[in-house]
Amino acid sequence: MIEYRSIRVGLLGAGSVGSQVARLLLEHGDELAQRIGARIELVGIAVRDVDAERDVELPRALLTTDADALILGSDIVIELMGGLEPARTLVLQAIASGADVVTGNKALLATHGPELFAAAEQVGAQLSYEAAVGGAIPILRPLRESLAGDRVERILGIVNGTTNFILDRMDTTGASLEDALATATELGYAEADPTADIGGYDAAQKAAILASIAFHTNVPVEAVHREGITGVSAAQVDSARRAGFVVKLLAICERLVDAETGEEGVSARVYPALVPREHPLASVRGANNAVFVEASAAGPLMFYGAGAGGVQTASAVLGDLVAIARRHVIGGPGMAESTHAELPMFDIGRITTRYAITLEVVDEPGVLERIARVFSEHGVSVEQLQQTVSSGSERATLVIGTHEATESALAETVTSLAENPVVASVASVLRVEGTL
Ligand SMILES: NC(=O)C1=CN([C@@H]2O[C@H](COP(=O)(O)OP(=O)(O)OC[C@H]3O[C@@H](n4cnc5c(N)ncnc54)[C@H](O)[C@@H]3O)[C@@H](O)[C@H]2O)C=CC1
Ligand SMILES: N[C@@H](CC=O)C(=O)O
Ligand code: NA
Repeated sequence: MIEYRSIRVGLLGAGSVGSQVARLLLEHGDELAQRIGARIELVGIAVRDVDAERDVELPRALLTTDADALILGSDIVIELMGGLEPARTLVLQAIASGADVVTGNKALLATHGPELFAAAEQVGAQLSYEAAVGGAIPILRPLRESLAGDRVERILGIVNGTTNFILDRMDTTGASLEDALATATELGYAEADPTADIGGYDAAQKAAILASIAFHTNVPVEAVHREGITGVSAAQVDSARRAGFVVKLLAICERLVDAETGEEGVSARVYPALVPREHPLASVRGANNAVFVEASAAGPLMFYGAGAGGVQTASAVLGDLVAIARRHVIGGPGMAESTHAELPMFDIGRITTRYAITLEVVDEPGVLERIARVFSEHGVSVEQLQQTVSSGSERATLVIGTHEATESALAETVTSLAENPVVASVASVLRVEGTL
């Protein structure tokens, strides 16, 4: 029997993910020791209440409410409490005390990333966060390491499990957003405050992290255009299905070149969009995530798997932990973040995409021509137009699909349509992504 040295690990938080990390560490300690060449010793788990009931039974002797003392006695700290504070202070405390850190906290990284990375770099500590994007899916390490010699052009993906679960339920069972969210929360997919999921904040934080790594640029979360799914109605999901589309919350990160100035920049955005049923993203069901990466030499790559869930996400946390522990065995500093490119952020108005617009209009001669004129006045070209008139109604429904247009031209078109006397209402405006 080999006598391994011990690496002391302190865990902050024992919720959906933290409790599974603790369980796996305790159950698979011997095997991990052989893989690492050192024993992971879980020295404590910081919780709010040591007597609270938990789904996973954890040794009472490991539970503590003294996170500060736990950090001081740890070589590696795993932060799985979530939220900005006290997570930020505790992570900085861990780095200052000489520990490496693993976290799954995308809110923390997208908000305070530069401060935390600078603190880690200063002392040669490692700050790893594979769990923060795509849950169990290995996506950050492939971007940072496997594609380090390539040039990433575009990332298109579903990066929030909760909203994908909700939209899938709305599409397949006709469930309401509220009911589907309640189930997602029960299953441990949603954030402590699920507004982060349905409002698109969580996906925007992940987009900021993905774009920062992919484009070697610090992308602040405030620079990510964000729209959530709270405005997505059952009627939109239903008419998308009938037209051969599915509504998905997408995160898109792109390297762009301004056609006029030649300036290179980055766009990062999150919004619900129509995706054709035959596109691979349309078949991403439940809380799964999928991320397409287009790199100039590698071409298109796809990463798919469980985007949320306690035990699944624990896998990514343990992967980071093992990698750091191995470095403890061989020695050397942590790997710093690469932000050398510092590309400027492009505003959403400069982006081009396609749109599907649903209008309620008065049913009288000449209406189609007047509507078509509004589009052409703003330089937006109509690809298809479908009209439905219910018998006995004085209104008609128009569904208009556009060719590629800039966001700013489309926004002006929608404003003009809403002001046009023949338009009773602009019922829906959705972008169309993933058309082949
Ligand atoms: N649940 C999931 O599927 C995924 C979660 N994440 C991230 O992992 C982190 C943890 O997520 P979950 O486990 O789902 O959250 P959770 O809400 O289930 O667990 C957080 C735990 O930390 C505890 N906690 C909060 N503040 C504390 C404090 N000051 N002292 C001690 N304990 C404290 C809470 O009582 C709770 O038990 C979050 O940053 C989340 O965004 C990342 C990927 C997937
Ligand atoms: N709430 C998040 C959890 C994983 O990051 C999600 O639903 O994706
Ligand atoms: Na991941």
